[in-house]
Formats: sequence, structure tokens, C-alpha cells
Amino acid sequence: MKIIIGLTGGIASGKSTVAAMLKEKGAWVVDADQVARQVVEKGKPALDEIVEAFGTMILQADGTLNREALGRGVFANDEKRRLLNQITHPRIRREMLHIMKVFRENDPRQVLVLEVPLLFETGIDQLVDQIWLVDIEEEKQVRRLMERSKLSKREACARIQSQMPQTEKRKRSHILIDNNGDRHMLQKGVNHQWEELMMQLNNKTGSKKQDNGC
Ligand SMILES: CC(C)(COP(=O)(O)OP(=O)(O)OC[C@H]1O[C@@H](n2cnc3c(N)ncnc32)[C@H](O)[C@@H]1O)[C@@H](O)C(=O)NCCC(=O)NCCS
Ligand SMILES: Nc1ncnc2c1ncn2[C@@H]1O[C@H](COP(=O)(O)OP(=O)(O)OP(=O)(O)O)[C@@H](O)[C@H]1O
Repeated sequence: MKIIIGLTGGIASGKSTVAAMLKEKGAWVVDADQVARQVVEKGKPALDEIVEAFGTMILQADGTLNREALGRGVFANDEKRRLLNQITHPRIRREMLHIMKVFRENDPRQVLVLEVPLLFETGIDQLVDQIWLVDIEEEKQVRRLMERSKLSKREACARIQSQMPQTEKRKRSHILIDNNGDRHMLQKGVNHQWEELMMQLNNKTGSKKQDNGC
């Protein structure tokens, strides 16, 4: 039996850290941020559409996308962000569908993890078997984001608020991975969920929702 997990969480919640732990355990991990970079490479139609929508000032001298400039524009403006999403999200979803097909038909691994920050917003949540959410308190998220991406508090909050609220994501997820502690605690949580998953796969029960009693 094979399973496709959608791994999500807010910006700087710890998705990549969890993804690296799952890779270590043998999962095939695909990062949507990397896929998103590929779809806007120089020469790809998505980049032409972005230039048409945002102007040539979002290009660098060599004709590649100036990500910092585009990021500054879209994280401060809902309308612009929606426009960018309209150009990029269908392409990201299409590429993810292709990866899923390759996984199902040609890959020996049992677990595919799609690490997708905007899992619900892109509709990729509808394509996966199980949703794992990296859960973090907002105060900690802001601190880690400011530190990691060298952003002011205002900039960090604008990025967090541009995404679906964590409470909503919790309701839509099957498994929560708590990342409010240190890395050791996170590893323990991941180990636990992986063991549960292996039991599910080997028993072939494949229950989707976490059973919380009754
Ligand atoms: C705006 C862009 C140019 C900024 O590039 P930059 O290199 O600075 O950031 P990077 O791509 O590494 O993204 C960092 C994080 O920002 C968040 N983020 C990215 N795009 C968005 C968005 N459209 N809305 C909300 N949050 C976003 C995610 O949590 C992501 O992990 C870039 O993120 C982009 O092209 N975004 C649109 C594509 C997309 O939705 N990507 C997310 C994958 S589903
Ligand atoms: N438990 C932890 N304790 C301390 N720092 C952590 C912990 N987990 C993650 N971090 C740090 O927090 C930052 C964000 O983590 P990570 O890059 O894994 O998040 P992400 O959700 O993948 O981010 P993005 O949404 O930008 O892709 C990184 O600097 C990482 O090293």
C-alpha cells in the first residue's frame, strides 16, 4: 500500500525541518516552493504572464525573476497576491499531479510527502490521502520568521496574515505535529507519527482521520 501525505503549516512553522526528518525515514519528499521556482524560470510562459501583470521591474538584469521585488509587492497587497496565485497555482498543482502519477506507477517508495505551504489555497489538499499540519503558536512563528528571513515584525506579520489562519488549517488537517518545543521534541513527534503511519500501512487499514475517541 502507498500513501500520499500533504505536509503543510504556516510560513516558518517548521515544514522543511519536518520534511527532512521524513526523508531520513525513507519518504520521497517534494517541496512546492521548489516546484513554484521551476514554473517561473526564464523562458517559461508563467514568467511572461507575471511580467505582463507586474511589469518589467520585477525582472533582474539577466531576465530572471527578482523574487525579492515581487515578494515585496505581493505580500503587501491582496489583489496582487491573488493575481500571482492565479498564474502560479494551477501550474504548481499540475506538476504535483504529475509527481503523484510517477509515484503511484513507477516509484518503489511507500510514502510520498508533498510539502506545500499553501496546501488548501492551491486545492492540493483534495489530491492527497492524509494532511499533516506543523502546528506552532503565532508568537514563536513570528520570532523564527524574523530571525530566519531577516524581516521586521511588520513584514513577518504581513506574510503570516497573507495565509489561511492556523485555526482553520487545524480543522482541515488529520495529524498535528507540535513544533512549539525544541528540535528534539519535534523529532520525537515525527517518530511517533511515522510509527503510526507504518502500522496503518502494514495493517492496510488506511484510516484518514485521527481517531479522537467515541
Ligand atoms: C512571492 C515570491 C516571488 C517570493 O519569493 P521568495 O523567494 O522570497 O519566497 P519563497 O518562494 O521561498 O516562499 C517563502 C514562503 O512564503 C510563503 N508564500 C509564498 N507565496 C505565497 C503566496 N502567494 N501567499 C502566501 N504565502 C506565500 C510560503 O510560506 C513560502 O514557504 C514567491 O513566493 C512566489 O512566487 N509565490 C507564488 C507561488 C506560491 O504560491 N508559492 C508557494 C508554494 S504553494
Ligand atoms: N523546533 C525548533 N526549534 C528551533 N528552531 C526551529 C525549530 N524548528 C524549526 N526551526 C527553525 O525555524 C525556521 C523555520 O523552519 P523551516 O524552514 O523548517 O520552516 P518552513 O515552514 O519550512 O518555512 P517556509 O514556510 O518559509 O518554507 C528555520 O530557521 C528553522 O531552523
